[in-house]
Amino acid sequence: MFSKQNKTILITGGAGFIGSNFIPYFLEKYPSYNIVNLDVLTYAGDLSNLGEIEGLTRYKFIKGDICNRELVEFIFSEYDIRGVIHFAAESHVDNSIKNPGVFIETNVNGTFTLLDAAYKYWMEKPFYVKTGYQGCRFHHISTDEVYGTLGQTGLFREDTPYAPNSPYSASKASSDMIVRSYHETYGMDTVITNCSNNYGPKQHDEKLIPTIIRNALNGTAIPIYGDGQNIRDWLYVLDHCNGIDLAYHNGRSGESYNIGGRNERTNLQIVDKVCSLLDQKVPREKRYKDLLMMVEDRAGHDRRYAIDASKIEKELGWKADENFESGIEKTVEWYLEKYIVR
Ligand SMILES: Cc1cn([C@H]2C[C@H](O)[C@@H](COP(=O)(O)OP(=O)(O)O[C@H]3O[C@H](CO)[C@@H](O)[C@H](O)[C@H]3O)O2)c(=O)[nH]c1=O
Repeated sequence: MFSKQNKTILITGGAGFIGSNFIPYFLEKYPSYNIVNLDVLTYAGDLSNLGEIEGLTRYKFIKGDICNRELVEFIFSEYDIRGVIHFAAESHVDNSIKNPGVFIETNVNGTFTLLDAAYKYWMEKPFYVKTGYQGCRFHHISTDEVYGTLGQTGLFREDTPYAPNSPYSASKASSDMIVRSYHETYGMDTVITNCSNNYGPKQHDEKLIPTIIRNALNGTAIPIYGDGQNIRDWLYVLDHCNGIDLAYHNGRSGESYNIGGRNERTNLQIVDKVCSLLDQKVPREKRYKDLLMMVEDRAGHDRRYAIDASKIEKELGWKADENFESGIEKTVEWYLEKYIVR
């Protein structure tokens, strides 16, 4: 059992890409926190990404669904949860086009279940009656995709109107709004962060960068949707973790903060960069880039994402530390280890 001296925080979706980078970072930085990781282990969850913290007395993994109200309520009372950082979500846009229902279930209903259980649990505590939430915060991890798409210019700011285009982004926009409503209606202590495209170790194979590396090493076609000129704003995952940490601890209640790398690349530039690193590290007769294959575009494909992160920079002192050259090199190294050595 956890030490009662410590504050216990519930992290959902901790076996996913961002969560499994965040938990080890957070446990190391805050020795006075216990962490419960609630994750249902869908195809995208991988406990081997948390091998480094397995067995730690301040860490407990629970396999379960955020939509399961009974389980969620049990976890709140059993562990006396005093904060939530909510990562759990269906996250892949292509899947949401084929099968939107599970996105609504997990991202909308799941977030509601968790939020409502947190609200009821904290509201009934004696400390709440006396002094309010006392640091019992609900932090929702969200995405810049809620803002829709940009043309060649402009940046997403926190006051950019929501205009989600895919079932995935619509489900995240909905869950952001539900979180917002619990702050406005019940005064709950909430914060939302909306991030741009993360890259780094532990990302699921389905995403663009792992797909490029895996297919290149297998000698199979690297599929690029449409004309390959779609732009994403790439953010190193540990810079994102640091932004979450700052927003969780110091962000103003009820606010949302955008976190982005100011690192815009077209998808074709990403293919170029990753393939040239592979040419150096694992040379073969032909250039890896020759495997590039332009394929049918994604339905409703957003053209450009780019974030104005000045709010979190000015208010909370955040900045992206990793530069893309070193970040992408570390990422490629990690996947070489995964795809070749393992
Ligand atoms: C998998 C794949 C992707 N693409 C394109 C589609 C996008 O323009 C770009 C990046 O695709 P993805 O890696 O799927 O990521 P994207 O759709 O931008 O969404 C990511 O970034 C979002 C933040 O912006 C997160 O909220 C999402 O959960 C995350 O999946 O590459 C290809 O051209 N070929 C591919 O095989």
